[in-house]
Amino acid sequence: MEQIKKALNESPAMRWGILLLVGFVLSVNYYFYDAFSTLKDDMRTVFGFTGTDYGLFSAFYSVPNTFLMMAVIGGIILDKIGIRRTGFLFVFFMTIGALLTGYGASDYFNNGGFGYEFMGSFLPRFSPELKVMLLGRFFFGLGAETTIVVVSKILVKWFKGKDLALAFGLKVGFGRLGSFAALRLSPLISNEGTNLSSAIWLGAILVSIGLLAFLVYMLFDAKLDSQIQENTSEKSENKFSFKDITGLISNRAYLYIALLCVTFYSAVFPFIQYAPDFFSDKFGLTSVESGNLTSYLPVGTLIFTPVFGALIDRKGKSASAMIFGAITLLVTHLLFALTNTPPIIPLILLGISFALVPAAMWPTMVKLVDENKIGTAYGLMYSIQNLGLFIFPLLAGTILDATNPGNPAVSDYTATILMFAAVSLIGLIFALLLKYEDKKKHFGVELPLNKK
Ligand SMILES: NCCCC[C@H](N)C(=O)NCC(=O)O
Repeated sequence: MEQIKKALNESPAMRWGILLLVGFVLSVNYYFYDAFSTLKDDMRTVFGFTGTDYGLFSAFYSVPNTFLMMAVIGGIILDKIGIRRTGFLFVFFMTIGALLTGYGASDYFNNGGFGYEFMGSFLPRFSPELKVMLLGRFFFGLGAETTIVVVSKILVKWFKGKDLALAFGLKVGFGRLGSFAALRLSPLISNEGTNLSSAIWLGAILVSIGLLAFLVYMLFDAKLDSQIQENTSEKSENKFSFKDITGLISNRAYLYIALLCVTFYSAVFPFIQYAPDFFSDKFGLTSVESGNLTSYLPVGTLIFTPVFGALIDRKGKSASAMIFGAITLLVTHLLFALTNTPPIIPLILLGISFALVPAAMWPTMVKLVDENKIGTAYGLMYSIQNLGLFIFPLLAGTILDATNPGNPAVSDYTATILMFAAVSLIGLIFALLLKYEDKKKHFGVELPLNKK
């Protein structure tokens, strides 16, 4: 009798080991994304960046994913040519982008190094360092978003039916760990701007190590593929068709979850990009103190996203969790904008929301689309989300400059935070619509994810 070999993903130790490996790739991704928020003031003093320049730098992450639809193209490529080749390509882009950003911020470049003269020869409104850093942020964003899509597909491949929401929660936790480390380390290393470029280079080096970690993952992925093919003897044909995209968009539940995703994250990630500066301006904290305060947010979600994920695996109620999380986000921004409540209280509320919504939202996708289209589904969702991650940091910077003329050291953030509250309210409406649609069409969004 032919014996069926146990595939690698049948071993719990192997699955959690893989999560650790790809989780590291995510940590460095988030580290570099968040490494700049505590450096906003240092970039103002060292490079003369205005609020709008900073907003533009932050927003450039999303340009390739929104205007070139790179996250959706990355997702399609992923479903077509597979995890290894797509993952390598996009982690590589992410690394190039991080290194380029570091180069733009380096003393060598700013003292007239290679390319300085050329970068100063056009668009004089933008300084040469800002232009190189924007280019770096562009490539970083191009690689980083599809890398997250690739990691999501890796988790579906290894964990489907076996604690998938917990795995997604831990995946988010790894991202938050990177954000936490960035918020703590960046201002310490920068030391009020005296070592600004070292703070940025540390991030670039970490991203490069992430590329090495992905190369190691590729070995395990190849092994699992060979085992799956041995055991099933069937090869999956996976041709892309535009119907995949139209099919997704015409699914109202998918559309609502994508719109909740864009509004929810637009009221969170761009806010975090400004949070340390907001805390120091409103509550008179130093950059290290405000970075430390902001870092409680990722550390809280690091613990609670997997806990909520495990609950959703067993008990379900994903749509209700998203509604509750959206309400909490709205209350958070109203408290920040309109009251002088000690910032730790709204920050705890934000942490609950930021743990609950991602824990429920990402694994819910397996209820709405087939596994062989999951890369396209996540990629499209990320491209839609990136439109928000492009618009809202820019809008925040513009509102901030408009309500605080003269680029002052201390700014009034009330109007900027109220804008985030308005976006949260729209997110809440989409969460309610999702629950309504699920009730009508019986996708099972409220049911547990674990197989009995
Ligand atoms: N790298 C920071 C931005 C990540 C955006 C990403 N598309 C996303 O939504 N991640 C999910 C999360 O909850 O972090």
